[in-house]
Amino acid sequence: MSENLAQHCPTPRELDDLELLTTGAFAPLTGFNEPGSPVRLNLPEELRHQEVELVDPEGLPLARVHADGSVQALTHAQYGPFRRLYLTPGEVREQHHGATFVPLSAAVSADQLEELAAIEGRVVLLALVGAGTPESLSPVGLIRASLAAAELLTDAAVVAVPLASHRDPEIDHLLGAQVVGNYAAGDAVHALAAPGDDEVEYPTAIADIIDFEQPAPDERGLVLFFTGLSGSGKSTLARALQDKILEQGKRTVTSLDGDVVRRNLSAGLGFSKADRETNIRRIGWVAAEIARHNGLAICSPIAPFDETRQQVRDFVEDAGAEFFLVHVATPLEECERRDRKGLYAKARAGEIPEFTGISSPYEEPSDAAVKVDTTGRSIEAALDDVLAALREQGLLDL
Ligand SMILES: Nc1ncnc2c1ncn2[C@@H]1O[C@H](COP(=O)(O)OS(=O)(=O)O)[C@@H](OP(=O)(O)O)[C@H]1O
Ligand SMILES: Nc1ncnc2c1ncn2[C@@H]1O[C@H](COP(=O)(O)OP(=O)(O)O)[C@@H](O)[C@H]1O
Repeated sequence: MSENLAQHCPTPRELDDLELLTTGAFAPLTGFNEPGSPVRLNLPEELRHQEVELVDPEGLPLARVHADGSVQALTHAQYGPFRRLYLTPGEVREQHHGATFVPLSAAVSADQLEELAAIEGRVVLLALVGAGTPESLSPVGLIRASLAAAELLTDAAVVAVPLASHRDPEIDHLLGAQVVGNYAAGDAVHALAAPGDDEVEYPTAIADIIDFEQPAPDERGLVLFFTGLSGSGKSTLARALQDKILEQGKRTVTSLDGDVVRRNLSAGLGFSKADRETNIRRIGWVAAEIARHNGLAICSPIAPFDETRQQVRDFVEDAGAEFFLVHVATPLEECERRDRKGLYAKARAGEIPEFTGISSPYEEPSDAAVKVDTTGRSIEAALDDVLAALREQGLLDL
């Protein structure tokens, strides 16, 4: 870092946009936050009015961004898988001048492969792999499916293009056309015919990749997240659920219990709002990585803040997995009556500051898949509510 500029790591979507800005793929757009442009950089308030160095998730400085949003590249992007396939429009012109350019946001079907085979000369498959763009496949899955399609053609190459979705179909279409046009630079662009309503057939090699990417619902990555007050029954229910899953023997389980995590992964953190948020984000990050590999994680921290729970949901869903939130809604009076660890008495006596429910807030979730009040109920009865919801959603049949 030079001149002690403040550093900031943008979101995956912003990093994708940065790459397209600095390679000229967004031309004539060259900077963030131009009037009316959807290509935006959301800096923290304290960094908004100064020059900032943008770094990738490994801390590599990529660019400087000025207060007006203009961007000065420092180096090319190097983060993430299949980097060798990410060519700039300039590199594409050097290597593939005269080819026909075909944008892909989904796997190539058997019909589409025939369409591609009928194109004369070289075909460049532009795999649009930016955040939120690939349809029904992960970015890696789309690249693999595109490589498999290229293998089945006589003269085809794959170029990965980090075109992110801006969550508006019209805007995405316009930006996509702009980017693809910049890659083709006057050469032919061919848009594949959309598959019809009938069941789509895929070449075997591509079908295998789709199957690998899309396990059956009960084999997909899953994060079961229990939230509630201390003593509400999170750990008890999480343990009972874990036993059920292990008894059935179809899946392994990673348990991320609040107290247990605080003894290792989050050792040293306290109970301020900032520390609790860090704790929950750590749990969410680990759980999402487990789920990315189709694993199952059960988390049972208090997780009192809605915004942090939403972040965990985003981590998990961005990893292509399912997030299932259980609100263990046992009221404070009952938790305090149980006072298993004697903590409520201490909190009331002022010996524990910032105690959830007493002197620190608990924000009730409005997005729970199931809400369970354990008051006056057996553990089995409470667990049954969770099992029924899991079964209904086709996630687990225990
Ligand atoms: N100030 C304060 N507030 C709440 N809880 C406290 C506090 N100090 C210690 N404990 C004990 O720590 C457990 C909660 O840790 P978590 O990691 O689940 O909390 S949080 O999600 O980060 O808010 C919680 O365990 P559970 O009873 O299993 O929920 C308590 O035993
Ligand atoms: N239906 C129920 N479900 C879960 N826990 C219950 C239930 N009924 C009573 N309990 C008791 O409530 C306490 C909950 O403690 P725990 O599971 O450690 O809560 P938390 O992890 O939310 O702090 C345990 O002593 C448990 O035996």
